[in-house]
Amino acid sequence: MTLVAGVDSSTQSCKVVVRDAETGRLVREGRAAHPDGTEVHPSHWWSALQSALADAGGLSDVAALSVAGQQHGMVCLDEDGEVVREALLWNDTRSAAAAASLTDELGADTWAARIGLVPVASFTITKLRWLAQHEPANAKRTAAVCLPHDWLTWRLRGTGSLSDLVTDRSDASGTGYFDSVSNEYVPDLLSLALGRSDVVLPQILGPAEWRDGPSRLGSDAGGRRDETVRLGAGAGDNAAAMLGVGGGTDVVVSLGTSGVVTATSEVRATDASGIVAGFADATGRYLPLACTLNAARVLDATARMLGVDLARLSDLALSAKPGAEGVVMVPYLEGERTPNLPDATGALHGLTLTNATPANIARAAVEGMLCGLAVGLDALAEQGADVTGVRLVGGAAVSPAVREIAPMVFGVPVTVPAPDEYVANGAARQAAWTLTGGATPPEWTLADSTRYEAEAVTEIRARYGDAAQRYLSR
Ligand SMILES: Nc1ncnc2c1ncn2[C@@H]1O[C@H](COP(=O)(O)OP(=O)(O)O)[C@@H](O)[C@H]1O
Ligand SMILES: O=C(CO)[C@@H](O)[C@H](O)COP(=O)(O)O
Repeated sequence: MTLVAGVDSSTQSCKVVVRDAETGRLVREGRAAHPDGTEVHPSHWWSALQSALADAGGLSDVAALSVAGQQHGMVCLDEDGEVVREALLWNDTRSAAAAASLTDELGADTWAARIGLVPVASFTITKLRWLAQHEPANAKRTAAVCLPHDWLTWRLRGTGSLSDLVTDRSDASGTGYFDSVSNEYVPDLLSLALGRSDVVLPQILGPAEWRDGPSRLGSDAGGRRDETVRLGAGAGDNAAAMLGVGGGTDVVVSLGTSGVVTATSEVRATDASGIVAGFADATGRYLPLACTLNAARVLDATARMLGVDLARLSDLALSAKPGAEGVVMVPYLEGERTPNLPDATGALHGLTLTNATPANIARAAVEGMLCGLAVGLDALAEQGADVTGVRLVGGAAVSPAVREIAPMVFGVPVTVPAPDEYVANGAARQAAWTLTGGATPPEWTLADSTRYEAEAVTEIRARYGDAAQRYLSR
């Protein structure tokens, strides 16, 4: 049996799966936590990867590996390959003013037409503008810029040479200085942000391309003792999730740290409102995507606030009536990106002496988080996606309350594949693809799904829209 590994270096943790390359059957897995915060030294991701790999039984019998990771994080390296400063993550909003000025300088229409994105604080390009303005010495020292998954792949390669940095089209498409139609970087946009474009950027590899990775020296599992592990191009976590869940024509909603609504498309989205980002996928197509900053951790925070665990939070939410008797949570606890309100905070609306109960607050948290995503579903539909059903993945998709309330808020049936590490699975499937080559990834058997159906409760979204509008009108 040939084994492949997939890594998900996400915001909160690093997960590794080792699977049978031919069938996709899970053989081993491991995980390790990442530190909190929106500014993280990449060395923490490296240590977590080492722990997660060890937890998953190591790589000595693994033929190929791909790394998927949280998108957009700015990793700056100097000419010796040293990290210049802590990486600014996708959910770090300090570059909001830089995003606004970059948007004004070219106009939202031009950004959307040229690269399919309108700058928001999440995107790497805005972080580079922030660096140039606020830390000019660090900007000057920067000789290469890459993303979290690129950096981990490069560390696994172990050459230390900046020219060995590689990435893939899906993650490059979230930088703000890559055109996923021509598949080329756009130096003038990089220069607009950083003041120069003479930095090394990772080479874009095709979906099944690979480079030599770490040595399998010491392996006693067959093969030559000097063989290396093949390293695939990797991918942004959302593109990898689509590959892992076998998205097909469904819209996928992921409830991790971020809330993501996405679909596969043959054309790049060009949404000048900025709600839908025109990313690329991990197979050569496109991945229109709407992303909120507030998903699973809204439930974490509400559970803390109510002094209960996540299982009890779910029970409480399901014990309340749809609409939570008028209690509405606008869940902008980390600021928000969709809509673009980086300085917003969360709010509870509609409290009265009778409805102020833990059950209604728990329900309002679940409904509010899902309503934030429903806005993304509408926007994806406007971009041409066929929203007739949703596939739900990510950490919070295991919550019974989330599963049962989602169809009431989204207004379409919701299918939940068996809980699994779909980002890491997608990375593993890409790794298997490096072994088979060809135009499409190997077909893997997908896990069974459970389907949830319910009448849409339109008043939930109506009340939420009214409460959220209070921010927009400020
Ligand atoms: N039973 C549950 N109910 C609700 N949320 C859950 C549950 N189990 C895990 N989560 C949440 O899922 C989140 C992690 O999901 P994950 O998709 O791994 O995130 P990320 O990829 O952003 O690191 C955590 O915030 C965690 O609290
Ligand atoms: O910024 C985005 C997508 O544009 C996020 O989806 C990040 O890619 C982080 O993902 P998670 O850690 O929440 O899975």
